[in-house]
Amino acid sequence: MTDVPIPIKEAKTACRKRAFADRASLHGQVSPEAATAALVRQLKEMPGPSIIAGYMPIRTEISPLPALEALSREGHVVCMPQVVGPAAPLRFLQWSPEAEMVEAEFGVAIPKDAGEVVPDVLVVPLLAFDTDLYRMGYGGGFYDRTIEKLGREGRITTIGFAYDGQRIEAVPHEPTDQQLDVIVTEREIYHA
Ligand SMILES: Nc1nc2c(c(=O)[nH]1)N(C=O)[C@@H](CNc1ccc(C(=O)N[C@@H](CCC(=O)O)C(=O)O)cc1)CN2
Ligand SMILES: Nc1ncnc2c1ncn2[C@@H]1O[C@H](COP(=O)(O)OP(=O)(O)OP(=O)(O)O)[C@@H](O)[C@H]1O
Repeated sequence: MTDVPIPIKEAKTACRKRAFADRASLHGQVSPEAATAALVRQLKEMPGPSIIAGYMPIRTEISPLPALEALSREGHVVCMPQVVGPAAPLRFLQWSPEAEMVEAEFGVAIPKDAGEVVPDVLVVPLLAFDTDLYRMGYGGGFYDRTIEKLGREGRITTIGFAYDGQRIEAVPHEPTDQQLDVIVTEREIYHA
C-alpha cells in the first residue's frame, strides 16, 4: 500500500484537535514554577534592552504572567498583542501589572488606552510544538504573519512557552509557518 499524503489543512485540523485535548490534561496538573523561572532567565539573557511581547493567557495556555510581572517590575518594557484584522499582523500595546484591561477580539484582554510599541522579543503561545521548533496555534496565522513582518523590519527573537507535554513528533507545516528560535518548558529549553 502506498501512503497517500494527508492535505495540510486536514492534517493541521486533526493535530489541533488532539493538541487541545492534550494541553487541557496538562493544565492544572503541571506546576508552572520551573517554566516561569526558565522564561525569566531566558528573557534576562537577551542582549541589551528589549521590548518583550507576552500574551494574556486564554483557554489552557500556560501563563507567562508571573514572569512578565517580575520583568516589568524590574524595568523591562512589556506589551501584549492585539488583533486588528483577520489577515493583518498583530499589533502590540504597552502593558504593566497595573494596566487596566478590556476584552477584545477572540475573548483576549488588551491594555486599555495603551500606546503601541514594536517588540524585539516575542513570547509566543502554542497548542503543540516539535523539536524542529515548529508550532501550531489556533489557526489564524496571526503569529506567522507577525513574525514574518517583524523579522523583515528588524531583529526579532521568538520564544515559545509551553508545557513539555505539548511536544509532539512533528507539527504539520506549510511554507508560511515560522520556526521559533527557542521553546521554554518546565523541563527543557529547546534551541534550533
Ligand atoms: N493568549 C493568546 N492571546 C493571543 C493569541 C493567542 O493565541 N493566545 N493570538 C494568536 O493568534 C491572538 C488572538 N487570536 C486568536 C485567534 C483565535 C482564537 C480562538 O480561540 N479561535 C477559535 C476558533 C475560531 C474560529 O475559527 O471560529 C478556536 O480555537 O476554537 C483565539 C485567539 C492574539 N492574542
Ligand atoms: N506571512 C503570511 N502571509 C500570508 N498568509 C499567511 C502568513 N502566515 C500564515 N498565513 C496563513 O494563515 C493561515 C493559518 O495559519 P496556521 O494554520 O499556521 O495558523 P497558526 O500558526 O496555527 O495560528 P496563530 O499563528 O494565529 O497562532 C494559513 O493558511 C496561512 O496560509
